[in-house]
Amino acid sequence: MADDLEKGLEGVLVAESELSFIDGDAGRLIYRGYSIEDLARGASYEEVLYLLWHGELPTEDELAAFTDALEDEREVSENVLATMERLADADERPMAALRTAVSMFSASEPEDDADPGDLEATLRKGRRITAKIPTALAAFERYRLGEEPVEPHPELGLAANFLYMLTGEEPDDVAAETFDQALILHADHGLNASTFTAMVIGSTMADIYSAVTGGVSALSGPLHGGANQDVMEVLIEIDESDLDHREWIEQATEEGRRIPGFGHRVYNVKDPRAKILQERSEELAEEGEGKWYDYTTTIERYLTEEKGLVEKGIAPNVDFYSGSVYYQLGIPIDMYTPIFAMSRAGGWIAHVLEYQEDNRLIRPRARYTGPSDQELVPLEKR
Ligand SMILES: CC(=O)SCCNC(=O)CCNC(=O)[C@H](O)C(C)(C)COP(=O)(O)OP(=O)(O)OC[C@H]1O[C@@H](n2cnc3c(N)ncnc32)[C@H](O)[C@@H]1OP(=O)(O)O
Ligand SMILES: O=C([O-])CC(=O)C(=O)O
Repeated sequence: MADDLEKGLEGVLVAESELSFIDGDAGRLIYRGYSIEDLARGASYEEVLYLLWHGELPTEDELAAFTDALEDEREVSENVLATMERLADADERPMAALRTAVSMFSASEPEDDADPGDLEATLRKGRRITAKIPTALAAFERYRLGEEPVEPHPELGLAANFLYMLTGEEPDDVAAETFDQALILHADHGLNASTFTAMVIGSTMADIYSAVTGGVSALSGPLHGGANQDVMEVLIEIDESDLDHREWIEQATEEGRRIPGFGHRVYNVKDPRAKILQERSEELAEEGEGKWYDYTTTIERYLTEEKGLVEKGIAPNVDFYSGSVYYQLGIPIDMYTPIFAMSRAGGWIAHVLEYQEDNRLIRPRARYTGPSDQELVPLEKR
């Protein structure tokens, strides 16, 4: 048994997967062989979900049936709505509300009795979770605003329907397409921390609700999905600062601040998803406020070209440009990480299913560094 310690499991191979591949030196990402650029420009989030879950892109008929099945599962129970309302009243964070909602969805699961090894049933459960997440999240936001939830729109796809349920207004084409693209870009990414969390839970043959709840929990941290919210908070800090954005980043670097949205365990160059989101951010800036795009590009240029971070393998990751895209779409800042989860649920479910097809309990070990041969002193004598 090898005794090498790989802190953070860096580079440790633990599974085989056909789902996504990352070339961290070339800045390339594929889902089942399709480049992320082609998928973002030529497919919808529903097509990508189908690809991840069923192994190939759907035909028109398959997509229509799949979309209908997702639409049929959008409603959430009265209990979930009541809980969203109570959590909104209690000023809970949306990511925590989502964690609670996913866990609660199982209470109305019609196939609750299915055998854990029945992967077809797991896939249907996963579809229900994916369809319901936007509804629960949007309801939470409506309650926070003191408004009633908006019923799902039967004519709109998952991305546009989420924006509709959030605001009560049908999004324009630019907003709907940009948001759909953002969902595609976030759907899967190898064995990132939240996917691995979901897989570990799935490897015990626990149900998919538990696995997705665990995925949401792992994604929430600032080293992972939580960074997209942190990036926008940094941009707002710059905006409110007396310094101009160039001076701000110089000072932040001198103070040794770690800038969110930079650095990645796998990429040594700019994340290909960040490039696509940067393009979207630039387009939105041309129509609206240009300053957010200016701030991000100034930070990127300063850190990469002047501070040479790229030479150290530290470049913008997916979270660096998503924040300013969502901000320009009018989405509340603390919804950014839940939106990431809304998309990544598709990847978590795909990985759990793939792993369970040839399941083996995930159980690594730690090198014990504690004392040995301790003598137990009775409580009253300690
Ligand atoms: C969707 C996602 O999860 S993408 C990642 C989202 N998270 C962020 O953007 C948060 C900011 N980034 C980070 O904290 C890290 O880059 C992580 C957590 C993403 C990757 O972490 P790891 O692979 O463990 O790298 P680690 O934290 O050990 O950093 C390696 C080196 O890069 C430096 N580094 C990493 N990220 C940054 C950053 N954002 N700014 C400045 N320096 C950085 C570290 O200081 C360290 O330098 P050193 O070797 O001189 O000490
Ligand atoms: O792959 C990772 O470690 C983090 C990431 O970019 C993602 O999950 O999308």
